[in-house]
Amino acid sequence: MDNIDFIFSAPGKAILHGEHAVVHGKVALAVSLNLRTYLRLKSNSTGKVSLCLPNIHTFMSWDVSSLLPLRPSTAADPKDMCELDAVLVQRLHHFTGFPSEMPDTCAMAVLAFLYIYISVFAESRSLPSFSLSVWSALPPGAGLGSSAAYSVCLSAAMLSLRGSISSTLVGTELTKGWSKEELELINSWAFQGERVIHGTPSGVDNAVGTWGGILRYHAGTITPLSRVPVLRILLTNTKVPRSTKSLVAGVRDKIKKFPSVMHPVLESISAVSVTCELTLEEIASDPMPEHYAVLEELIDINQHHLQVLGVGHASLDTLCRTTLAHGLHSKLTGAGGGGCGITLLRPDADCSVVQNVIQELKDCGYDCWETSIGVPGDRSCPPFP
Ligand SMILES: Nc1ncnc2c1ncn2[C@@H]1O[C@H](COP(=O)(O)OP(=O)(O)O)[C@@H](O)[C@H]1O
Ligand SMILES: C[C@@](O)(CCOP(=O)(O)O)CC(=O)O
Ligand SMILES: [Mg+2]
Repeated sequence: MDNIDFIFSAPGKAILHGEHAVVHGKVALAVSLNLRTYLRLKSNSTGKVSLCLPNIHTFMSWDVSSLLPLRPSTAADPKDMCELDAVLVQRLHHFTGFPSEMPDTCAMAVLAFLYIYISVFAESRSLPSFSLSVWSALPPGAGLGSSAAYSVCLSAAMLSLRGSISSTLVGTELTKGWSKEELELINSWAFQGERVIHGTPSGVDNAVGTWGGILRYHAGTITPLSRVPVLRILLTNTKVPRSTKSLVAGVRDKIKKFPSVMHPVLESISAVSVTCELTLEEIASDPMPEHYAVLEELIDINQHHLQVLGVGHASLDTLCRTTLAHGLHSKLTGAGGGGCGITLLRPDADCSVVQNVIQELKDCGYDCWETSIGVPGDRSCPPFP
């Protein structure tokens, strides 16, 4: 194989509305963040594949010859990937020794990599050897879509190495310039990576990681929103660890237990997403203070719904209470149970109020920073840690 050395990157995301409900076919609105995950792949002829994941302190290496027997006999058609290849997942658990029950951070990341690598090369005569490093500005496991950004990078790298998507540039970021078909292919393999990590993802996170921007996601249909205003938000990481996989499973159990109680809640969350989208369109054409009051009320309504679904947390209650004391409205973002929340700032929000809120949240032990959504992301590459 030619001497290949490339870097890919993919953004994290914030879900404005619709988390969890989107897993059950409802509408979600999500936006990419200017926090990204970066992947560097260098081909070699050592006969080994090495995986370097400094953010989660994971460094592993395998002989390519030991991975060859794990390959499925037929390659999956990425356009028809309704489910994970259960036999391959089983083989990977057996090969790595990671338990099938509640895999940890390292296990999920390694299994997602091996799954995509082995599947994408299922029909080639040999497996390529290379060293692959992934690093990120996103906190892992905090609701900002780090698993999806990781899966998108893996997918793009493996498809590019396989020659299934174009890779005309070397040593630089390739996210611009791919065709719609190539992006769909990247997205579909990233979705498989998300399945390994999440169990039953909706697909919204990998869609944002692949296409970026702000989009509506509804039952697999991705609609980019073209007329949106720039919104100022605070992102707060409560630093309470949680796993998307178990939170999504908990919501599923609750729906199963109380279907007639929970379905209307999911429906209402969907209506919140739709109403928010309409309000954003109105702000983009003729912004009025009343529009921001609507956005704030929708945030409060959705936060209560998410608590009913069982994905609230005392740390998120503290976030909402602290910001509300300053007239600012917050909700969790992503899977909840801790992790991150978003707080809407009106365009004319007083600088000193914002600084005071940030300080109070930091005093709670949280990380907190202001960002803008609806603007093109920063694509610069931070140094490898
Ligand atoms: N930079 C990274 N390096 C390696 N694995 C990562 C990285 N970022 C995320 N992951 C994988 O994604 C998992 C977190 O996914 P998840 O629970 O969905 O949280 P979120 O997507 O909200 O950050 C981690 O446990 C890890 O397996
Ligand atoms: C809860 C959910 O709606 C979003 C999960 O996002 P994150 O992994 O917490 O960043 C799950 C999904 O859409 O697959
Ligand atoms: Mg995730």
